[in-house]
Amino acid sequence: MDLIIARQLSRKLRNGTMLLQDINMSVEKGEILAVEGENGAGKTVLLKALLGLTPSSGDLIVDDRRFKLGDAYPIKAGILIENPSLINEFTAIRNLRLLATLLPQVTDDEVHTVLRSLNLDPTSRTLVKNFSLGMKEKLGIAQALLGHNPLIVLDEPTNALDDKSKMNLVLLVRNYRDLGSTFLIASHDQDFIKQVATRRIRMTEGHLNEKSQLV
Ligand SMILES: Nc1ncnc2c1ncn2[C@@H]1O[C@H](COP(=O)(O)OP(=O)(O)OP(=O)(O)O)[C@@H](O)[C@H]1O
Repeated sequence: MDLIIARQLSRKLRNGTMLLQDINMSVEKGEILAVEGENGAGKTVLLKALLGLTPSSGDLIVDDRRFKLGDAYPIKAGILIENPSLINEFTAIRNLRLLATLLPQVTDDEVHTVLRSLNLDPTSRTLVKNFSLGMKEKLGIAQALLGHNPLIVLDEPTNALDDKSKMNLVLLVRNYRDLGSTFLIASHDQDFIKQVATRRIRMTEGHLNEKSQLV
């Protein structure tokens, strides 16, 4: 079963530059799909286009519904793309509780559990502005995981993580997948991808490499 199908998905700038060109791919329910590629290959643009967060042409079908820019996205998604949206003057738990107000199914127990699962202390009074890069990244990942959404999208989630934290993230992603979430992860961290992904596709200069074209 496909959760997302993209056909001839393209993203063209006004000056004619093609950031994405004729992408044909699918994201299957229950998989952990990794998008690999060098810096600037178009991974982030692809994730945004698949989420309807950037204008694109072509067809996008999400959970059997045709999606057009401006529509409400057909499924709930937990998203970490580029820098996490964190409030620097809040603690970790206050940031997550704020997000939880938008997710009625999320209990305060889940907020605590997600923080602990990323080795962040729910009782800490440290403000986010005093967090290390790795701690900020973990909190951004916690935001994306909160609520066990059907789709979880992580863009370069290991940039600031040490090896132990990366291993922990592999286990967490697998665990959330087992509980029903589908993952789309962009990364150039080969070790992480090898350990976490159930399938890998590769981008070069806005194209998916031949063998990655699936539809
Ligand atoms: N809105 C935009 N306007 C102009 N150029 C853009 C825009 N968004 C992305 N680009 C360009 O598109 C290309 C792909 O960018 P993208 O961020 O998708 O790369 P990436 O594969 O995610 O790279 P990285 O591994 O460095 O995160 C880059 O050359 C980038 O400068």
